[in-house]
Amino acid sequence: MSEPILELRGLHKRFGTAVPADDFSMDVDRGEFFTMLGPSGSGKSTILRMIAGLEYPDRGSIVINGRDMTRVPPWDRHLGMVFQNYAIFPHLDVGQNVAYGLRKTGTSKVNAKARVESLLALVGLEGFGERNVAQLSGGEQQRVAIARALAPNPSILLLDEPLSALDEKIRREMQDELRNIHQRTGTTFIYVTHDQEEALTMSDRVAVLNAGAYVQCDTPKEIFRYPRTPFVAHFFRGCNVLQAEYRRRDDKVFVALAGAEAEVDPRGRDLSSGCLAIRGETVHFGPPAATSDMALNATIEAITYRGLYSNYHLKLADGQTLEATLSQRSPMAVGDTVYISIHADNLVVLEPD
Ligand SMILES: Nc1ncnc2c1ncn2[C@@H]1O[C@H](COP(=O)(O)OP(=O)(O)OP(=O)(O)O)[C@@H](O)[C@H]1O
Repeated sequence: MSEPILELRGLHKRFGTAVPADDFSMDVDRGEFFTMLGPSGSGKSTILRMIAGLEYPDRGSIVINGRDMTRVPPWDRHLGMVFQNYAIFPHLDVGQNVAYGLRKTGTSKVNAKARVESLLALVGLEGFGERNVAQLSGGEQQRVAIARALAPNPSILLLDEPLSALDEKIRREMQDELRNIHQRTGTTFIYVTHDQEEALTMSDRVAVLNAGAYVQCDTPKEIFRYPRTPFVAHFFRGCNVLQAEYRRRDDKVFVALAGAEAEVDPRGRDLSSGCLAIRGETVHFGPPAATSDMALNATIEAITYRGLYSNYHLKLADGQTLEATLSQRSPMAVGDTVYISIHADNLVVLEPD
């Protein structure tokens, strides 16, 4: 296996009472699209800024490409950075903005012109070189910022919520575009966001941060399907966190919920939280397909229409609420008692936060 391109070891940073990095360690592999996901104040930006050299840690080390960079100034780290506010120069045209990124690379004028053109093509702005940046839309301005940051061929591109100022439709297009740019350049991307969908759509791996530490670091599929703690589960829309009871019998683990019981795969997790995660779309209305499924009775308390699907707020026999999603039309109505089942693999054991 190749050595990681970035190694963070025991990073600690304090600002008064805020501790945005608390003994934070993490490796990022070469060529990876790595995302730090967390709520506001969880420390994502500070950790990114420490990688960039815009802040120094109080303790700990930052190794990039096998070299200790902890105290190296930003301009000697060979990293690119893209921020939420586009940070492009209004007095320069598009081409000049991108060429600005080449100024310290010793690129000849002829080569610079060709490089600028290929970067503009890479970000989908072919032929935009002489445009005034003030005439560009927010999404186009951000493409210019990305092209400029990639111009000197940085070993890592750091992106701090670069899409959050854009409207929903453009943001989605840019998510695909960024993933594309990442694949075509092979550059390592480290991305910061508080948007779960953005993290899941683009990343190879996602680290979920809480209070200066990461709670889980996994592939998008793994983290979405098997959140490790209630904090991570709550972060992903549509995931229910329920109080349950775990029982061990003959080397097996069973979960009891609202009078029902099913065997679960504990995935090596600590059972002491007594919390169970169930994603809304994994709730099946009707009898169980297998004897190992969990089967429950519930009452429909409310139905919320959401266009592509509806949310069913179900009250279980123990008084807890389970929110299920259903994409097809159904004759079920508020007040009905329904029989539901959940496949054992969709009963996810949560560790304590
Ligand atoms: N320069 C600073 N001076 C004082 N406190 C700071 C400074 N930078 C960050 N903090 C504090 O550190 C904590 C973490 O901030 P940080 O911006 O890293 O979090 P974040 O997860 O990126 O949040 P957001 O998504 O809101 O940017 C916050 O409580 C913040 O107020």
